[in-house]
Amino acid sequence: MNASPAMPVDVVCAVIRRGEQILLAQRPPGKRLAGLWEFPGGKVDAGEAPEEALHRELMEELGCEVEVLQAGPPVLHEYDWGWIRLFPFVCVLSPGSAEPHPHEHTELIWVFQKNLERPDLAPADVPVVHWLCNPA
Ligand SMILES: Nc1nc2c([nH]c(=O)n2[C@@H]2O[C@H](COP(=O)(O)OP(=O)(O)OP(=O)(O)O)[C@@H](O)[C@H]2O)c(=O)[nH]1
Repeated sequence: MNASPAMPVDVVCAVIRRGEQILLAQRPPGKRLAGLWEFPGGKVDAGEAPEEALHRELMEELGCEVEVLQAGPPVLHEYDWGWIRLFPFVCVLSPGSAEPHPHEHTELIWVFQKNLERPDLAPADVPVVHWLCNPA
């Protein structure tokens, strides 16, 4: 990964809402941030628009389709391996979409928004949760 804040790795993530709950996914063993919880998503490929990456990643990781309701403010975060720029999108499952299944994660859970502030969240997701809980 790139180490510069001017050249971060772009990552998209989906805040998938279902009623009052939001989907969290647990990162699998052997990966960076293993065991921590994140919003599903992944890296944006070269030449890909963030929303395109979001739909591709969600199909790969969860086998589901979403409708994007809102794009949140990007988060620039430094990990010890480099900088990422995380683009959050608030979504709902598309009508007729398959249920999300964890193809790449250890586990999926639906949590109430007030319970998103947890110590085992991926650090770059903390400002996303803050934005969700404190809309401007
Ligand atoms: N998908 C996703 N990634 C996140 C979130 N928050 C966060 O810090 N990341 C970080 O963004 C990076 C890119 O996500 P990824 O899911 O494509 O990464 P990966 O570990 O599968 O691929 P890699 O092993 O090649 O780095 C990871 O290092 C991941 O830890 C999040 O909410 N969703």
